[in-house]
Amino acid sequence: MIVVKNVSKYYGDYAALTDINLEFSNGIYGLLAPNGAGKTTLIKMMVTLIAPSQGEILCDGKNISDMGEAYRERLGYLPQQFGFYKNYSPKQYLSYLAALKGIGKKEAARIITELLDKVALSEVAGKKMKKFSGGMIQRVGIAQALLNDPQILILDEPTAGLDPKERARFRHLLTELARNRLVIISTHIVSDIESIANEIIMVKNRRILYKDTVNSICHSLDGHVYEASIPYEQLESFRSHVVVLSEKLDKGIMNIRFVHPGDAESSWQPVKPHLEDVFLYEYRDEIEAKG
Ligand SMILES: Nc1ncnc2c1ncn2[C@@H]1O[C@H](COP(=O)(O)OP(=O)(O)OP(=O)(O)O)[C@@H](O)[C@H]1O
Repeated sequence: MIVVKNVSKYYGDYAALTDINLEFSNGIYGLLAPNGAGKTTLIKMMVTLIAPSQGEILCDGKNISDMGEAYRERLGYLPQQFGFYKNYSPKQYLSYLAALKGIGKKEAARIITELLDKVALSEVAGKKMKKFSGGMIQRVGIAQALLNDPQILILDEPTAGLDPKERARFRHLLTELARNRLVIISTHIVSDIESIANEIIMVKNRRILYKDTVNSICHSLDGHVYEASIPYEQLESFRSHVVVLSEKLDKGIMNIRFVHPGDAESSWQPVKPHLEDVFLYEYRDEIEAKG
């Protein structure tokens, strides 16, 4: 449905993304990378807020920048920060947006009732949003992105600021929404998308590192992830010859999960790689730098 073809984006001399090639059809795609990797840049190009410096983005074979409104009619977008009026209720806010989109009053009322039910906000439909939790606000955001029943739904860091329970609810909602849509979710939190995404896209050094299923991406570290327990005193020297993924100190013993591409020692326990392992391994320099 959507093809990103040889796309690069420069801000002045700075290359944010270079030679990006991607194809999307229905399902959930998780765009996973640390902050600053270019997720928002890619998303902004895909929603026509900014134009690629090179290359093109096609929807059913047509360049989206030439399609204009015809493309945007098929698109629902939740930006990283979306503007809403906190003195409005969800119903007032959505009615206002529906009017801007040219949806008739009666039709809008029907759609809004349905949407508020879908995002589990029917009970607070008439309440001012100023007392809403982050999760409730994000669900209003999803509802506004769905007003035109879009075939393509693009959500930029939709789970930022949500607590674990709200994240779980969000995942259920997205799975439901993706049954007959293309859904793209950007995040730097592995657990947001690991269980729901049909494919994960990872961006590194301005390029696509992976676009594959979780299983296939995890295969890249097959046979290289281990767990071991070592005395605390050996930690420094251990760290110098493996890539540590996680450490837990328990009664003077360090339990370590790590990556080591070479020969293993007999005391190391090989374990099945998870997506979090790949994420921590691939972005170890960025993560260390942010410390
Ligand atoms: N308008 C701009 N002008 C100059 N540089 C920019 C601009 N927008 C983004 N950048 C730079 O491009 C790179 C990618 O930014 P982008 O916002 O796409 O990353 P991201 O992965 O979405 O991170 P975040 O989650 O923090 O938004 C960053 O180094 C950023 O500083």
